[in-house]
Amino acid sequence: MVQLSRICFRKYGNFMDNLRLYVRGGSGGMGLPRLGGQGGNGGNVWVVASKKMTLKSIKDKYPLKRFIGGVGANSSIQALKGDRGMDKEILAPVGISVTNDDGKIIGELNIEGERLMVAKGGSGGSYHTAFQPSKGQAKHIRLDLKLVADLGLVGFPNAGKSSLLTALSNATPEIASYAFTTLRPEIGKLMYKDHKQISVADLPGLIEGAHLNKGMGHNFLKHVERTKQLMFVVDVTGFQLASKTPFRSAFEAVQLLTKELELYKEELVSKPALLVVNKMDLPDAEDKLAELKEQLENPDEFSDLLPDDMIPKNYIAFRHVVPVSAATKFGVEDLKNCIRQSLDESAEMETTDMHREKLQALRSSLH
Ligand SMILES: Nc1nc2c(ncn2[C@@H]2O[C@H](COP(=O)(O)OP(=O)(O)OP(=O)(O)O)[C@@H](O)[C@H]2O)c(=O)[nH]1
Repeated sequence: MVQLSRICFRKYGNFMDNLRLYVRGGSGGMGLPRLGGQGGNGGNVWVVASKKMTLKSIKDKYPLKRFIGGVGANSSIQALKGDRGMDKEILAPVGISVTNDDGKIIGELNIEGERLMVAKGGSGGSYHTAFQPSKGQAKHIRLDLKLVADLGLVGFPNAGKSSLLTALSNATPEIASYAFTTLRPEIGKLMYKDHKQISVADLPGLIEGAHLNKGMGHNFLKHVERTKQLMFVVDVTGFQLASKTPFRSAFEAVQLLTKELELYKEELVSKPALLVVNKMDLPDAEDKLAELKEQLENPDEFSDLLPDDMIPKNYIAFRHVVPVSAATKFGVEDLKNCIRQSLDESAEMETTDMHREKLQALRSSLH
């Protein structure tokens, strides 16, 4: 009888899938009543899509999260029409939606270089406004990564991701015993008794060198960016991609997957993650699981199993390590509960953070 065991770690990853910003268009410049001059308009604030950016990189670069357009120049005797204020550009990741604080959608950015105006600058003062300028629009906006699913399955080919998704959900993905079966994300829905639904994406199988765009490479990694949490799936007996490539144990598979994510975008590794150890119905699975757990508890001691350039900078502290068999459904219910727990935990943390942020903003507006 297989003993159901689970290691639980708490991990507060710093991956962000949404970010709230304050934006304000620049004020217009004063007109010049004596000569009928017109002040310059204030600069607009734009969000501009850039592949290089992540939401976290915006927060790191601009901790105050305030973006204000330039002020329009006053009209003067030398320049009756004042210069426009400078526009302010916020570089943001591709694949986001932008909403007002009340949830109304301002727009989406889906391709590199696409731009969206989020706050218009004020008008310069002119004859029609008694030469008084107006202020720019001011608001809070929210940037949200457009997610493909709550959870993304990450694993090497044949680990059993498609089988697992079928066992967990109502999806009927294509399953075959050869590598690279999964060509596009297949989304499964996990249903809970209280009607909560969690979506899981089966992403194209990763191979070593994916960060160099080998196999389904970037196609795969691009989807990983669009899930809230990760679910690593490994074959408890290890795997060998091809006769020419080395055999990899489950521990090595975990670290190689981690390294591939890290090499593509380091931030991905900070997403909350679960580890599913599949194929527990195979002979010697129990011993192999025990060995894997020992290795995961002291990964540094076992890093010499990996080629130097494939040792991750940081080992992932999985929230749950769950042994299952997608074939017999052993452990699948337990996994479903772990998934729910992990997502609920993150949602709670997000709500707390949001309240804290709003309270801070309120306090600073009172001072
Ligand atoms: N013994 C055993 N075999 C399994 C289990 N889960 C999956 N398999 C087998 O492993 C092979 C690969 O399963 P898939 O579900 O297609 O694996 P995948 O990870 O989605 O593979 P790719 O689509 O190539 O990325 C199939 O032959 C499955 O029948 C399991 O729990 N036990």
